[in-house]
Amino acid sequence: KVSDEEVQRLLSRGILPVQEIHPSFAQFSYIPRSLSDDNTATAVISMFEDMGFINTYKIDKNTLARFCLVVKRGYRDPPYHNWMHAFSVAHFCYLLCKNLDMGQYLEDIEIFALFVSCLCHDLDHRGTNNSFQIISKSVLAHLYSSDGSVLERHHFFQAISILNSEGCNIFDNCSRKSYHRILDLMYTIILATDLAHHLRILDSLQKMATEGYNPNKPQHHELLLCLLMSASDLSDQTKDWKTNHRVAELIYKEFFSQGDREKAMGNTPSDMMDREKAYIPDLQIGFMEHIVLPIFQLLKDLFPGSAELYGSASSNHSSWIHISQKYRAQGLPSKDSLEFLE
Ligand SMILES: Cc1nc2ccc(C(=O)NCC(C)C)cc2n2c(-c3cc(OC(C)(C)C)ccc3Cl)nnc12
Ligand SMILES: [Mg+2]
Ligand SMILES: [Zn+2]
Repeated sequence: KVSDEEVQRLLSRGILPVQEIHPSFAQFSYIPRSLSDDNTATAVISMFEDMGFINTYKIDKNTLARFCLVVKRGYRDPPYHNWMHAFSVAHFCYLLCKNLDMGQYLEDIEIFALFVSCLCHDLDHRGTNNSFQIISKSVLAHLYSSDGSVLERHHFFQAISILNSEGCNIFDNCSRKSYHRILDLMYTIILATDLAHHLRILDSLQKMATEGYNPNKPQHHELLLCLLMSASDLSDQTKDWKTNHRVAELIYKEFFSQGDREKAMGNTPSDMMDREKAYIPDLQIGFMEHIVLPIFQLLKDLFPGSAELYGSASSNHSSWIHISQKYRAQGLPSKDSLEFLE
């Protein structure tokens, strides 16, 4: 899949300091999606180096380069759930580690597992969600539907199969104990990217934020890792309006394609997946109010230094409200205005 030449080419320039990738690469305002695709593998290696993981876990450079290229190739090319999404999620995890004193909350091995999980968390995504796997009776549903979180289980097992392939196991020089700890953490973290899981732990997250984080509680470590993973998965929401708006277009392009396929199968898609029924501004307002803002509020409660992230998400929320009103004021086609009366 990935040739030795590609691996050598990736390593030929040596490991670039992050500032050479972009002067503000380590700032929350930096947009990872602005990096060109052929510089992303280099940037991943620079992040591994900058976080000290190459030294701490004795990662062989050739193995790391091959792992990064194989993971990158492990993503398909749907509008949203592609490599650029995974790269931007991993970059946000890097920002959290660089800008918030994560070491006071988590062990280094947990942060390492979180970063690797971000890179792998949507591996081989098909651009359709869990319920589509079930109704379409996909191979993945056949494999995993009895346990739920069908896609997230698949993403995890894809990561394992990459680690088990020739010259890709970046954990090769870890002790057996660390190796098992990292894989357990990756399982927990990747399964946490199922929105249903996030909604199940929301009360526990609120409780932890209210009573205050206790680094002596293993449960608090696990809850925090899930929160940081979800926040990273939603990091586009904390960037500038242009990014936020463009990402919404990508997500709904993916959702509407699924809706089209559901209609073709004789099923009725949810409104959010139905290009005839969806009113994107209101869907985004609802998603931000119910999912995004609470997550970045929790992050702000636990890490006061992350307040600007809530601020950005909140201003994007306001922009969607402004857009929604503007379109309404211009008079929507009849069906939407009826919706307006609801
Ligand atoms: C811009 C944006 N709009 C979205 C609109 C709707 C939904 C959706 O699934 N609604 C289903 C109903 C039942 C609530 C997700 C959206 N979404 C996500 C996302 C978040 C996820 O879950 C975590 C990461 C745990 C929060 C998991 C998967 C995805 Cl695609 N990422 N960006 C977006
Ligand atoms: Mg996912
Ligand atoms: Zn994702």
